[in-house]
Amino acid sequence: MQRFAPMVAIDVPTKEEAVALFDQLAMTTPKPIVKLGMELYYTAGPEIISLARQRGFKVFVDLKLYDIPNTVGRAMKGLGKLGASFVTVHAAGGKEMLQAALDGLQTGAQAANLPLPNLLAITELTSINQRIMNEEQGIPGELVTTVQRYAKLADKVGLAGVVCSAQEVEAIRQVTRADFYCVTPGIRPVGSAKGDQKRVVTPAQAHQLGANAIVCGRPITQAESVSDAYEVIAQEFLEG
Ligand SMILES: O=C(O)c1cc(=O)[nH]c(=O)n1[C@@H]1O[C@H](COP(=O)(O)O)[C@@H](O)[C@H]1O
Repeated sequence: MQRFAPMVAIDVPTKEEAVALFDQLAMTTPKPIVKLGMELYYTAGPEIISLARQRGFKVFVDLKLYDIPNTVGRAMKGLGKLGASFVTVHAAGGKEMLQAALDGLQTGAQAANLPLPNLLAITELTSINQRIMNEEQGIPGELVTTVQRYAKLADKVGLAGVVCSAQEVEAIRQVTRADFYCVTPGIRPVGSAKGDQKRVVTPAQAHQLGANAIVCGRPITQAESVSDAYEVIAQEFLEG
């Protein structure tokens, strides 16, 4: 099974703060994948992706697209030209939207002569628990069943994988192809604050549960030593 280096969520509001984190992570092993999300992208713009790539990082562009198929497809065409390694879309948008996302991404990547980024579908966010899904989203049944259904849909359309909690990886493996990626945020080393995350696991648990990759932000970016915190988490995940 393929395991990627941890994906570090660079959730900061400015280019300068992002570049400072790139510098602190530049010499760590294995080299992390940097995840650039909406907080940073909406202020720093696509230039931040070039800055990360110039420093040798693989980039996860996490904008979680969710709109009508035409809009998502056209937006994905633009994202396909940026040289990202991973891109996200919400599975809740349905089959037609996921297909438009994949087609748009492919068209953009081809036009820029770049490889197709791995398109990942968001299932249920790791900030959602059983109660919130049932009572606030109004989705009946078990949370794991919803995650499984979204994963099956993403697999059917041909996406590279899903974003889920490591708690659901085993269930997802039962309904998807063997090389389907499960990328898992909600990572909290023993003793670190959960914050808004609900479905959390430790890096070692994510390894044991079979996650292909972990996404981790605050436990790394708010640590006294960003590089040390990253390396401890990377070792725990990759070695189990
Ligand atoms: O798509 C994501 O990366 C994502 C999906 C999800 O279900 N939960 C989740 O936390 N994330 C992202 O993962 C990161 C988690 O950050 P921390 O909670 O600081 O470790 C954030 O950048 C979130 O946007």
